[in-house]
Amino acid sequence: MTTIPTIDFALFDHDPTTCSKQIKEASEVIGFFYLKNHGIRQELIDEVFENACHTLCMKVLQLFAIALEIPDSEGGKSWFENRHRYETPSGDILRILHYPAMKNDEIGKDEIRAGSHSDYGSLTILFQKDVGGLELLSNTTDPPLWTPAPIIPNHVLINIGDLLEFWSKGLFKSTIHRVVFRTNETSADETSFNDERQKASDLDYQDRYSIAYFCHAEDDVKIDPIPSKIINERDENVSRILDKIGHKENAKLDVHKVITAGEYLKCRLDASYKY
Ligand SMILES: O=C(O)CCC(=O)C(=O)O
Ligand SMILES: [Fe+2]
Repeated sequence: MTTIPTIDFALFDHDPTTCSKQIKEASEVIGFFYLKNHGIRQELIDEVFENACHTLCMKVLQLFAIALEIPDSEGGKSWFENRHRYETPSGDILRILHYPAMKNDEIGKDEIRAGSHSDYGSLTILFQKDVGGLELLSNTTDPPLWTPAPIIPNHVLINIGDLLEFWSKGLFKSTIHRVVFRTNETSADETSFNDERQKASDLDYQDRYSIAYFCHAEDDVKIDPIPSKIINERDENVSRILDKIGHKENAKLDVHKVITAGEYLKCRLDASYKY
């Protein structure tokens, strides 16, 4: 039986020539290798597996359940949490994003880093590093205005996704957002992307890194009404929301049928990627 080689990465500092030979050989023979003494702290790895992002989302969802006054007989503050269990299959995904640096003269006038969209799931947690550029289309003004969401040290940004907007009959807003080119001037009081772009006219745009955790309901959860008087009393026409999530292009998203979170996500992904 083939054994997968283990390479002592401490050699990287002490004897890089031997280390490079070992890595070359492993890569030529089997293409897999273990590294020991790799320098990534075990506590950090443990934290990733504990999934602090999911835990934070569950706390936020608890607060939503409290705010919506879901009766204890229906699950009370655990109502959403019970539908977003970590061990159960769902569309949850952790994505690390890198937007490469660009020279000013390589960028077209209206070019942006990530096109406008809303997120599909229940909640998104976003971590941004050093270089800003996220903007959301504020629905508190008429007409809606692109509003920067600058990096604030020691803060994470949370946004509502389309599923939660739909589920809450439009009470919670899944706001359209995009990522534009901007410099790393990310103070909280910046207001205008155009001013920013003007100021940056002779600067290049640096790499932007962000990490997004998309929290979705479990695949088998039925998106039936939330047991909340506050939601049930709303007379919001859900067809506005269904329009937004493109159900017209996707006949499978039937307004009158209770679908599961998994079916909903599949429809969205099919509509986006057309595979
Ligand atoms: O990189 C960002 O800041 C935003 C990414 C985003 O909105 C997304 O991936 O859905
Ligand atoms: Fe997004």
